[in-house]
Amino acid sequence: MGEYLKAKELSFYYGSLPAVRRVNFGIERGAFVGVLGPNGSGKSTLLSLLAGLLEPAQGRVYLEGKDLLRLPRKARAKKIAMVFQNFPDQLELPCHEIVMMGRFPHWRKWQKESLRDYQVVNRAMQQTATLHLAEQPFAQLSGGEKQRVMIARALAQEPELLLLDEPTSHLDILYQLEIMSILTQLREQGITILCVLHDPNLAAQFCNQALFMKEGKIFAFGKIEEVMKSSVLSELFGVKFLEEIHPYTLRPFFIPLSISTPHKHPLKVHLICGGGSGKPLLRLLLQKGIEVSVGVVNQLDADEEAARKLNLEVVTEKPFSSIQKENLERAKQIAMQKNFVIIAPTFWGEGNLANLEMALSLQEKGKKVLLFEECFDVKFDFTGGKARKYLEALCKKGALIFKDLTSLFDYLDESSAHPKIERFSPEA
Ligand SMILES: Nc1ncnc2c1ncn2[C@@H]1O[C@H](COP(=O)(O)OP(=O)(O)OP(=O)(O)O)[C@@H](O)[C@H]1O
Repeated sequence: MGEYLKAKELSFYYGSLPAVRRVNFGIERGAFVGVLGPNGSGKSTLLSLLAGLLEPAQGRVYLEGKDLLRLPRKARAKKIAMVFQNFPDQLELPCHEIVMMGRFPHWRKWQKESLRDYQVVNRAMQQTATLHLAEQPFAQLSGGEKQRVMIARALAQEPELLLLDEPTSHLDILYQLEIMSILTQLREQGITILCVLHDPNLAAQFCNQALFMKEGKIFAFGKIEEVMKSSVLSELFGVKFLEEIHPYTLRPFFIPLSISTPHKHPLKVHLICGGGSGKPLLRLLLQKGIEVSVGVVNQLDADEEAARKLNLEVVTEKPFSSIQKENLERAKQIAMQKNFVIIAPTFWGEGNLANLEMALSLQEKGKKVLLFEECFDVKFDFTGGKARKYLEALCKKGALIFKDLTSLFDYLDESSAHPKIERFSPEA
């Protein structure tokens, strides 16, 4: 556990509403932590507790091993600066005076601005690209400009610890990246940063740690490469994400798939596919909230890659290798837990033919097998007709054949409404 900033059993209530619940974590000096979580999960409250602006109901915050609330207010303000989500935005003061406010903790009573204060203010405004706004009244700035001036004010405080609550929320994409780069530079200068962000990609690209909050508790905390996973983000936000690797930062980035599954579909399917034949099916099945497992597919196959990125249960075989018995057995066990086995129109060779054998054996055990007319197209068969024989055997024993995806999904919809009724009969 880090020693610089520590939260120990930290709890806070608004009246009887628990906003932060028994939070424990610690960070090292110089960390850059992205704080993420759904709306109302307690991120802002946590930041205010870490700044010493709210007093915890239970627990304590320790800065360099010292109880934060025992530090005199001025000493605290010299060490910690906070950029708030909301600020009084109708101030008629010129921006340089707003930034100069950051110097207050460094002043003695009746002290006037020194040359050094002006130098620090100047530097902070340079760093945030706000120097040209120095004489302008704060109230007349755009939302993004105001936000940058407030960051300049925090920098003028020359803090060791910088706490920022959604500093990029009003900024266009260029300034979002600029602010994150500024924060990265500050981190390189030794400033410790905790920053509430709503964009997982900004956190993944710029922060070195992520702290995820859910319902007032820590949901996950750790290095970006350890906790920033599509599975964690999906569980946190209730949104499915596709995870990719950024081509040159080599950090993960996430694409929301806009597939939200608030109501889990009652049906589960096992998909036999390969070479990308499963992708259109996967998309539609997942959109409906149907649980899908995949296999056996070779590693590096397009369907294997898609299934892995979507965090599906997938049984794989080594690249370019025939399916081994143990993998087939594993796929069988997984498929037995599903309502249907679906066979996509896939190329068949000696290496993956065992999947059709598996489908037959699953059917013999009572599993319903669904396939497409297109599966019988000779162009898919590189086994000299063996694949077709398996497909015909499946049909003879009751597999259902569908013309297209629409008819398959009509059938699945009907089956989920009446899960016990199997009203379709196989076409020849
Ligand atoms: N001043 C307040 N009085 C009463 N309840 C509050 C107050 N501030 C926050 N809350 C409640 O406390 C909980 C946590 O709020 P908080 O603002 O810390 O969450 P957040 O994760 O920062 O949310 P957001 O992402 O929407 O900014 C929420 O349920 C919120 O409604």
